[in-house]
Amino acid sequence: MAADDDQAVRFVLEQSLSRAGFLVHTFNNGQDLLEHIHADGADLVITDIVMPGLSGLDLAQTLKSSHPDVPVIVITAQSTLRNAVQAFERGAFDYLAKPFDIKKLVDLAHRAMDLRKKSAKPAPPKRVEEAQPSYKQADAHLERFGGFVGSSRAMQALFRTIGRLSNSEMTVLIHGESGAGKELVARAVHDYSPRRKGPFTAINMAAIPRNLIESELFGHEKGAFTGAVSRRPGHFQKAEGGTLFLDEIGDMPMEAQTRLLRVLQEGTFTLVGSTDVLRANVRIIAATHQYLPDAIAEGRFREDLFYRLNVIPLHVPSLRSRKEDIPILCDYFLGKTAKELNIPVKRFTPMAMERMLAYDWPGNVRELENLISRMMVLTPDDEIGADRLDLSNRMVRRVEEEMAPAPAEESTVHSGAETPRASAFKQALLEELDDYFLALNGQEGSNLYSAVLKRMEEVLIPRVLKETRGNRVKAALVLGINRNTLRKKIQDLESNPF
Ligand SMILES: Nc1ncnc2c1ncn2[C@@H]1O[C@H](COP(=O)(O)OP(=O)(O)OP(=O)(O)O)[C@@H](O)[C@H]1O
Repeated sequence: MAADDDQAVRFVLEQSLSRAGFLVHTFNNGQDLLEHIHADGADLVITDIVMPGLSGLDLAQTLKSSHPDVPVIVITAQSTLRNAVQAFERGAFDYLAKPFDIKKLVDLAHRAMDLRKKSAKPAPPKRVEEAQPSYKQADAHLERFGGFVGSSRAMQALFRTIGRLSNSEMTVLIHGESGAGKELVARAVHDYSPRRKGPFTAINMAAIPRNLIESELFGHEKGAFTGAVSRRPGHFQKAEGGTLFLDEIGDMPMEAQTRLLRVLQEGTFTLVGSTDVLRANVRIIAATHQYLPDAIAEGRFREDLFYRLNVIPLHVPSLRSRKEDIPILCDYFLGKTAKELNIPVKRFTPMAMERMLAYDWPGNVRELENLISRMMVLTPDDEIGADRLDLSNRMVRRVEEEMAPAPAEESTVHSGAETPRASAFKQALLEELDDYFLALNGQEGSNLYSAVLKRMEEVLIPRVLKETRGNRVKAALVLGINRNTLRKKIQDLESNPF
């Protein structure tokens, strides 16, 4: 069953899901769907969020109580972190931002049905009146995160993953450049976790003298070292019952790494200078801008610790790889700064916006936020013009180079050595891999390598065949593979799509 107040969406859902073998009933509101499901039951529900009357989130919440065995897929054009988290908190099987890839939705529908078949005998349906929404408190709490903005595909993928994590306490490793929003992500993961009422404590390894890191983290006993005049608790004690955010984990000294590994393996630690074993009830979220496998190869980072931390890897994309987020971030920071300074909101001229879109933002969102604060204070007019942007010389040069007639997108060299398209591709692949590992839920998988290669071939081979107008001999030459190998691959793809 599917509910959406947009007739075009209902039509697409009906067509594509029927073609995939589903018997589809569509409704233009949630209430009608609910009445039908009580009368006739359903195997799967797909719902929009914003509809007249009952919202899709309320529908998901009600179904969670009355039909816990029916998977619900939430789709929405208003994809915010808040909506993503609420969908998962209210029991959604999955969440997709519109516009979505219809193939992805059909795959999800199949996956939901498979899981439903595999899952244990469902609990008997409760009467709908018993369904008690228990999310009032969460609602109030969620307001705090209105300030995490992003409409790019990459950020939508991140919101979805944070939403999926909202019921878990797994260790998370966040990777991303400085200023990209790693700490914001860590806070969001904590604030939407079962530990949300506990403390969130952050410590940056790069900001503390190396010889003090162990005692800062684990505390110290009186007399443990010169200057330790009394017993002092560390961040592990301060974060008890909550989350400890370890920023710049790649800079953690080896001895501290060994102690941290012990916490992750055994849940225990000792104060520096003491042998008393203490229990730690702390969730770890770590972050780094470094590529840790390099640090491992150089002997600066423990490989076993890396695997313990990297249970859920999250990547925060650089701002230059998601420039479509710049206008929405500008609006957000202009409004925020105006409120803080108690002055009227200003806006950027189209030319200024163009310049900002051409710039590489090596300092990422933090650099944009600082620029906007400066502009709001220093610009006397309502509009901030391109000439006012106090960009560094290096930055201006880059802007001018970028504003020269642009070469084809693929050959544009970005300072991060990665084109936005390559980065988006990587992000999409990483997202799929995250989904894969989340679905495994700690169990061992198999054949991942060949599955990923097949996924790539599924895109690559038809594209090359299109280019060669179906000529397989030419396609084999372009691909640089044997003609028979290509024939076999085409047969495999046709008989067994991914
Ligand atoms: N998507 C976003 N929406 C709104 N504000 C953001 C977003 N991303 C980052 N910011 C803001 O940008 C600033 C930098 O973000 P944050 O401190 O999380 O980055 P970071 O990756 O942890 O940086 P570092 O590695 O230098 O510690 C913060 O003020 C944060 O609130």
